[in-house]
This record gives sequence, structure tokens and C-alpha cells, in this order.
Amino acid sequence: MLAGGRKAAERPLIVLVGSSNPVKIAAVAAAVRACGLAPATRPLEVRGVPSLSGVSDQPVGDDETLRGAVNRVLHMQASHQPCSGSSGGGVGGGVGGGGGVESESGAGGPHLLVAIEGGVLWRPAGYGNPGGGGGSGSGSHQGVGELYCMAWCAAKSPLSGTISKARSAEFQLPPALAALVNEGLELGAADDKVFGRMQSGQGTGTIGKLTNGLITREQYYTHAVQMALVPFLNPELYPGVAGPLEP
Ligand SMILES: O=P(O)(O)OP(=O)(O)OP(=O)(O)OC[C@H]1O[C@@H](n2cnc3c(O)ncnc32)[C@H](O)[C@@H]1O
Repeated sequence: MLAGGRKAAERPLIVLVGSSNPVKIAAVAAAVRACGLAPATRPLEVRGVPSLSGVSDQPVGDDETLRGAVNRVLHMQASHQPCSGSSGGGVGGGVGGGGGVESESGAGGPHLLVAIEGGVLWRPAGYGNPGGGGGSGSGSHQGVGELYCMAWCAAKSPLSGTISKARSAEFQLPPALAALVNEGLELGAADDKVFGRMQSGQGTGTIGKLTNGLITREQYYTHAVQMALVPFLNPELYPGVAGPLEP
């Protein structure tokens, strides 16, 4: 029995997402439900909250993109008290800080903090082709070669444990988008310009446009979130990473 007299299964599982982008919030909700972290019988509260990535608006390369996702989680950690019943406070290392924010249902602080950072990655022209660019060229050929789209997801229990990280798959962006990104546009703005859309990053995304809706940005991110949740589904196999979700 938990503080407040209700069993864990009856209380909402509260997940904070470090973004106001509805695509990211929906991706996290779908992932948490699909992988069974919140069984269908348990209420689930997934909420977008402000978080600072500490990286550029358009991260380039794996290092910067991963750092953005991790910083968002650390910022949430510093800004929100863990779920009720815990005596733990936020860990250091985040930006900002301060008091906790109660859940909308009044059920207490969060059980899980999740962030997704969308990034791009330059690779040498002809990468992977016979006679083409050698190596992965990850992030080291800015503005030269092929531009790929990817994302990193970071997830953490506010109670303890380290941050779980997982990366999405990647796909090549069309040269027209690569050229605009190389000029300094964010991918979302480049997509809007090339495809004549508005706020594409909050809709089906570039991946949705390029796959004719077969894979939406939400679905694309759901997969990455599910992979970041692997330690939480197998806590005994990941000592020190997953940490308890409930006090
Ligand atoms: O509000 P936040 O959480 O910052 O969400 P965001 O989508 O604006 O920001 P990201 O940092 O995740 O992504 C960096 C940029 O890449 C864009 N982006 C990434 N993936 C995209 C996609 O599939 N379709 C359109 N834009 C995308 C996004 O719109 C941003 O301009």
C-alpha cells in the first residue's frame, strides 16, 4: 500500500515529457502503454512540461542530440519532486531547479521523466556505397555529403538510477532539405518551406511526408521511446539504471 492509501495499480502512472510538442507527448504515451509499463487497467497521466535542452535549436550529430535529450531529463529532475511517498529530492546537474509540480489528478509527483531530441547527422557523400565516402563520418562533415535525420530519447526514474538512452533509426533527408539545414534552418522550417506546410514537426513530420504517411513522426519516436524503456521493463537486468518507479 502506498501513501494516500491506494495501491500502485490504482494510482495513475505519471510521466513527464520534456516538451510541449504534442507529437512527442503522444509518442511517449503510446510507448508506455504498448510496452506494458502502464498496464491497460492502470490510469496513465502523460504531461508535457518545460525543459531546457541546453543545445542548439537544431542539434547536429549524435553527441549534441543525445546531450539535448539528457539535459531535458536533468532539467525536469531538478524541477519536479518525485512521486509521493518518496523522501528523495531532485539530483544535481540540471539547469534551474525549484519546487515540485503536482500531477493534474493530484496523485503526486512523476514516476518517470522522458525526453526526445530530434537531430540531424552529416555523413560523407556516397556513404556505404562501393567507392563512396568511408566510415560513418558521424557529424564530422558538416555541410558536406548526405544529411540524415534521427533522434535520441532519454528516460529516468526521478527516484534513483542513471539515465537510459536509446536512439531512433535514421533516414536520409532529401538534398533540398539538406541544403536549407546547411544554411541554418531548423529541419522543421526547412520541411515547411520545401513542402509548403506549417509546423510539420508537430504533425506527421518529415518522415510522414517522405513515407506517404506510412511512418509518422509520432510512430518514429514511439519506437525510440520503447527502446529507452527497456531497462524499466527488465530492472533486474539493468541494476543501477532503471531505478524503482514506485517508492
Ligand atoms: O518543442 P520541442 O520539444 O523542442 O520539439 P521540436 O520538434 O521543436 O524540436 P527538436 O529539438 O526535437 O527538433 C529539432 C528540430 O528538428 C525538427 N524536426 C525533427 N524531426 C522532424 C520531423 O520528422 N519533421 C519535421 N521537423 C522535424 C523540429 O521541428 C525542430 O525544428
